[in-house]
Amino acid sequence: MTALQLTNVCKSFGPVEVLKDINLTVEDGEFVVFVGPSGCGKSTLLRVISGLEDATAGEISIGGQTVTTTPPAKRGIAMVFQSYALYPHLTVRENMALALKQERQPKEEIAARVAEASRMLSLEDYLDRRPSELSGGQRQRVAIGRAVVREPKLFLFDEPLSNLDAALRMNTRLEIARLHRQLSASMIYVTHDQIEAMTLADKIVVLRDGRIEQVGTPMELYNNPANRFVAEFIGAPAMNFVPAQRLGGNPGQFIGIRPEYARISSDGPLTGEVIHVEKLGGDTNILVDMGQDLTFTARLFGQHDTNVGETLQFDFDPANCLSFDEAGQRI
Ligand SMILES: Nc1ncnc2c1ncn2[C@@H]1O[C@H](COP(=O)(O)OP(=O)(O)OP(=O)(O)O)[C@@H](O)[C@H]1O
Repeated sequence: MTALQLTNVCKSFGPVEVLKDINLTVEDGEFVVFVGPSGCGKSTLLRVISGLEDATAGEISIGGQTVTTTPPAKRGIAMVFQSYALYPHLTVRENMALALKQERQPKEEIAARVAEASRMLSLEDYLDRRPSELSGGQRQRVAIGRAVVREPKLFLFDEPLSNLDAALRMNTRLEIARLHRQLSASMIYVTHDQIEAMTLADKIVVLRDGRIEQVGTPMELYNNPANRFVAEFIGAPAMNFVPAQRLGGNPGQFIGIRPEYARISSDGPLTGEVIHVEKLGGDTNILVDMGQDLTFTARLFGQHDTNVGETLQFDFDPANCLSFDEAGQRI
């Protein structure tokens, strides 16, 4: 069964079209991540799926049932927000149990589900605390627990980790991945974070200006982007786009070279002056001004004693490069 089917979904706010003809299938158990630049419609799409916003046109079905006009509480979804949205006056246990109480589930069933979710999320020691007595990471685990106890057909996550610091983000990311494996649940996840998208997703949906640009596994998008927009958006540091003419190719076309495929070479075809060096310990990013508005980024493995102002030459393996036409489409 498909977990979610969107057919020709559109959403406008007044005269402004924010989602334009969205068609998407999420299979049962799939982890799907929405990415795209700020304002492209990721959160709006999630809110339309949840029912917090009505679609202006099109059809939404969840678990095989049409829910286009069904209120959020009856869609079989559970949503986790960036802001946690916990009730401050309730304990962790009460926060997690609330939705089940409102559904009038039997007490034993509620206790069992809260116990199971708190075990999965290592929250057993905090059940009697209030949210103000928890760290940000613990609060977000409670928010996730509150979704888990409802046993939804579909989990929706709206940038759930963006309020956490780097170490907690990583821990909580691993926990979400583990939860997904344990529950085999269908999940949709909105993020700005490349690493979250690449590591969590079975399938990434790249949105741009209210439309889907490309859908694929992380490696499909990385290795085989349909166009320059996706090639530039997926991967950090971003792909370099070198005018093909500089490399003996056709005017107007571009050669896409990922920073990690560049190599320092004394007879390489690309040359320029180092304008910035980022020493990351395991890797070194070198930014090179190659003239005519081209700043080229090379990502070299290990540590390099390169200095700003040095002139460097770079080579690359043509087999690892992509070509794009003037309109940005792959050739
Ligand atoms: N309630 C609303 N009324 C009018 N316009 C809205 C409303 N909600 C969102 N928008 C507009 O819709 C567009 C998409 O917003 P949305 O929040 O979905 O983008 P996003 O991709 O999630 O952005 P971000 O990554 O910055 O969170 C934006 O231009 C936004 O200004």
